[in-house]
Amino acid sequence: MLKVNEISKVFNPGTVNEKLALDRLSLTLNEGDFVTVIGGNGAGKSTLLNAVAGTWYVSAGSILIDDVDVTRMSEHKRAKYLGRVFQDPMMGTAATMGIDENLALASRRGTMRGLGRGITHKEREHYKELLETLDLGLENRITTKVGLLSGGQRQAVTLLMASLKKPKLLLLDEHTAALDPKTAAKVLETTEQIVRRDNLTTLMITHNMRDAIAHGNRLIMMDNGHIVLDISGDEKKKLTVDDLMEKFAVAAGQEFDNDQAILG
Ligand SMILES: Nc1ncnc2c1ncn2[C@@H]1O[C@H](COP(=O)(O)OP(=O)(O)OP(=O)(O)O)[C@@H](O)[C@H]1O
Repeated sequence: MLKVNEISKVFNPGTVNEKLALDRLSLTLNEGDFVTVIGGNGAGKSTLLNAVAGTWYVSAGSILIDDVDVTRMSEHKRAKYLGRVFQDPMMGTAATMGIDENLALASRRGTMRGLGRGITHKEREHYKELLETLDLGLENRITTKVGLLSGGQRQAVTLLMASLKKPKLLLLDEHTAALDPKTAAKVLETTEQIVRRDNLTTLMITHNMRDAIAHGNRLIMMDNGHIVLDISGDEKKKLTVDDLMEKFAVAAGQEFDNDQAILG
């Protein structure tokens, strides 16, 4: 599904600020893999997601999505394969538009059809059904402007939008980090539900080790532009935070230094 072959990313090459953020990193995801990504500050987690999304081109290596080489494909063109949710609840939705209009825009992505001719009754019914699965009561408020929703409600709507067209790959970049713990847990539950329902291949960055362990079928841990741990199957199911720190120390040759991730 996703094949990342020996990609490197150098920021500010040839300057004093030169930074090798990804160092010949390879990663293959199978269809339906739900991978949690964890690592210290500056490990390269967001850079990996940005490389896959095409925010800029990688300095070396190649990226294939479903056997299509997207290495030199623009971010705009690549978007048709991807669903994305960022940390900031303000980013994924249009605040001045209704929930229904936001969902309609997402469902018309990649087509010539705009909102000009309105939203059909059938579409509205479909959106209501989708919103019902969130269990937030939003199905009764579908014309409410998204700007009036809470951060958690907005992230839940963004998740629906990102998954509406069943993307080849869902990229979640700490999408619950800005939410209070209770709301974060609810949005994670919704994530799990959507990913499972549509068998979406997913990369989810989290700063929280417990969440990284509790969700998905596979966990990767990054350090210094490398993947230092890749744990799946029964080994992942049995994993504890202590195991993870111990394995990280062995693999990276240093203690994991991020209290927020350990205690969160
Ligand atoms: N656009 C950029 N320009 C210059 N340097 C960058 C850029 N983006 C990332 N970096 C650098 O690349 C390294 C990896 O950053 P990245 O954001 O991928 O880390 P991360 O693992 O997501 O960390 P965090 O948990 O702190 O978000 C860092 O040293 C960062 O400063």
